Amino acid sequence: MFSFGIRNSIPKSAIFRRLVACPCFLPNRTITMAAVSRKYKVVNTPTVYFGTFIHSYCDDPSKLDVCEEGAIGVNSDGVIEFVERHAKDAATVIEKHPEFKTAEFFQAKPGGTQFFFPGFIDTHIHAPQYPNAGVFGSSTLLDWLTKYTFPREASLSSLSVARTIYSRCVARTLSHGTTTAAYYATIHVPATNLLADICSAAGQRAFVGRVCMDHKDINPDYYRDESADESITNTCLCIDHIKKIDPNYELVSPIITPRFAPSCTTEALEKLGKLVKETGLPCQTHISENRNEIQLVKKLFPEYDSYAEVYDAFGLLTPKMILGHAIHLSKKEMDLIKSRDAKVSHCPVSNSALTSGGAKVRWLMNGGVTVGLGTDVSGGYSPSILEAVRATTLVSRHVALSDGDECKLSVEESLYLATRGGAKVVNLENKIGGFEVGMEWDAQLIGLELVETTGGEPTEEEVVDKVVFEGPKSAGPVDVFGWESWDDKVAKWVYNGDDRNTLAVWVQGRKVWSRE
Ligand SMILES: O=c1[nH]c(=O)c2nc[nH]c2[nH]1
Ligand SMILES: [Zn+2]
Repeated sequence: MFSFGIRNSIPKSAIFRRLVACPCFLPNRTITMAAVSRKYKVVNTPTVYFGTFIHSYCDDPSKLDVCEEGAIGVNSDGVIEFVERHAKDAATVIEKHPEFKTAEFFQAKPGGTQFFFPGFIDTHIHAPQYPNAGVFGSSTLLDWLTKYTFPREASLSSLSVARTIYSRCVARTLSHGTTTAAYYATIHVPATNLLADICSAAGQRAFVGRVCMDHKDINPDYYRDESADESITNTCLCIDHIKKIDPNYELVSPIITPRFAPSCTTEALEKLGKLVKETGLPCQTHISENRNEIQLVKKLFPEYDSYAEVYDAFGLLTPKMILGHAIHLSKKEMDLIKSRDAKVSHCPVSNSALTSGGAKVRWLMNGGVTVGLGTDVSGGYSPSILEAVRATTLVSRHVALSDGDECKLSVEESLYLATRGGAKVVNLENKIGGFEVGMEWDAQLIGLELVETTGGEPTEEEVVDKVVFEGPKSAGPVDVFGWESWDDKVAKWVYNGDDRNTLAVWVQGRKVWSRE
């Protein structure tokens, strides 16, 4: 059994915190946001984490690296300073790393049902659409935009509406273990700046994009940029704001955001391409999500052979471009995307909900394209990347029904996309997505069995009738019986788990969410 023998061996100066599975499960789950305002740099108490650590190998998506009885030391900058794979004894660990003598200790509950996992990276999410999550009826992309999405986004012209929506969205995604999110905001400068402020205060790593959409024939009169110049000027105002609150973009970064090709004039696309070049900032947009959308692009941009070529023509296909969806790409488009090292955000929940199609993720990966996962709230009905992981495996099986068994993605591969893959998509693979020395502590503590209840002694009646009902063993959504390997337990988490299993979340070493 798992034991560090910690009690007798911890140096007296160390502060020891032990996390016991939290009993606050349904229905009174509360969301608390760290109420600390950020001042460019957070200084954390150095901490040593003890327990089981599971992450994807950086170069092999097919397997998980499981480290039982490990210890990870995180310094005051939130950077991992050491990883000990066999840490039976805390005193020995501290002896080896004396700079952690005064560190806090944090031990996952022994017993094989808790583990640390890298924080999830949501590479495509529309924060202003969060109130609509689950509300899409039978619509498809273009009518969904008109009926549900543009009216909701327009409502964020009110800063108080924006405050409610963005606070809830950030708190909710954190509670699902999302430590990094690439957010689309709206056209509104004050509300977009507020989203950046909220991410900064809550401690969520974020890319915040003010949405550009100036095409008069495509966007509604009540919700669009007046001109290409307005798209650029207002984008720059948001960049300036984020530069003020986080000058080195250590936690929150601007991201240039043309909504999608049809929503922008050629003048806006040209100017946005120039802005990408001048600033070196990341960029995000949608591509090839829906067949009618692709027809619209053909009609609006007849001089280009494909959707991908439209973006390329304006200098937008760069290594810092995140392309949402990429469902119906031709081989030529995929090769172009690969040659520009642009990235793809796979959004399986949204692609299913809006009947957009099944993206051929194996084909993209085999073609050398970097892929991460996105919730695409609210085309996607769930703010959970765990749900996106689950949907990735299921959608890949639907693709396999027509294209062959090799299209199936495993639990391990899908978790890779949610962490290491996402990190590559946002060009932070040296900082986040795994547990290695030099990377930042963006992590979540997962607990599978929550409050254990035995069901108590059988009543006399039960004994007489020989019907003994043992009450639920776990208060959470996952039951562990004891025979499972770590791979089995992780698979159970992916297929049965939810945010009740997310016990604590850290970004850059700072605890930003807890069910305690
Ligand atoms: O899934 C999507 N969500 C959107 O908000 C959007 N806008 C353009 N294309 C889009 N696709
Ligand atoms: Zn989207």
